[in-house]
Amino acid sequence: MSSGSQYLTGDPSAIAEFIEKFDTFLFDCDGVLWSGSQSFEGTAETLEMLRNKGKRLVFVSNNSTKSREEYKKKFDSMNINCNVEEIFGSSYSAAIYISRKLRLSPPKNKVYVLGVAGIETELDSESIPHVGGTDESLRREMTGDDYEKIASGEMLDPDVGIVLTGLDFHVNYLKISLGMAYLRRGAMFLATNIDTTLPSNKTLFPGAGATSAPLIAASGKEPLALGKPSQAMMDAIEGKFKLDRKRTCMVGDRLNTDIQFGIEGGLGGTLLVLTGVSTKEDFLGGGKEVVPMAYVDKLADLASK
Ligand SMILES: O=C(O)[C@H](O)[C@H](O)COP(=O)(O)O
Ligand SMILES: [Mg+2]
Repeated sequence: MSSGSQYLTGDPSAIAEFIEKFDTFLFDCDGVLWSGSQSFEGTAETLEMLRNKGKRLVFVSNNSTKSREEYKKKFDSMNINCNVEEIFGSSYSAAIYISRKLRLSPPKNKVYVLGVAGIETELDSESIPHVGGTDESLRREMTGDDYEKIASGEMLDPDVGIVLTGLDFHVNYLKISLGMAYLRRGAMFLATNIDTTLPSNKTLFPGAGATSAPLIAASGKEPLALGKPSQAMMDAIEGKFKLDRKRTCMVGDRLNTDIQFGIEGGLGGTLLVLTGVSTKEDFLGGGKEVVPMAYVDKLADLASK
């Protein structure tokens, strides 16, 4: 029984008709263009085919580990043509939300980061002060002295007004305890994204939602996530790229981020690619919450003759 999602693979005329509905394609990255450091076959050619048809491409990743510049290097390393201005990641989304929406008055606008360099670089690009993150002095066991200095506040920065979590490859008890202390003192809780899994090397690893889970559990608070499916991110993208939402299609591998992002954003279309997190069983057969307009086995199917 059809779920209302059109299977395009192997149907060149249906593919051509689908592509012609849109002027802009928002592309997810992990699980669509690549898996870890390995790009899927035909990715570069498919994106060039769309550019040659006059389509505009925007790369919208929830992966907070890289800044726009670092993503540009990853595209270059895979010989995938891309302009840094086309990249819009969750760390950038969080940084502009903090600087242009929240606009906390200094000095209380400092951010405690549970994440890695991509977040720090994008906060720097918006001149937002930050602590934690890749600070090597925090990558250690917690000591008795730490308990005392956290409890007394001596180890806390009085200017921290926000705790921001992302995918953190160096989570530990000390860093979670510092995040908890800031939240208990009233800091705002934000996340670049809360994807539970990271598709890489054609399997799944813990995602940002998994590395921030200990702080969510300990603090009893849920962060405001600023990556997909957040419509704050969609609004920022619309503003920057002057989108015509009805002529825009979101292409992704994950139903509860990419496809939900496109549907809730009122985009003209959504396309699921089956090379990442979500499977056909997750949206076919009726009664499913999030159903893409169409789906393909892999991105390169869009360029197949
Ligand atoms: O855990 C994460 O951060 C995400 O799984 C991952 O990085 C998603 O990246 P995207 O598929 O949005 O490019
Ligand atoms: Mg993805």
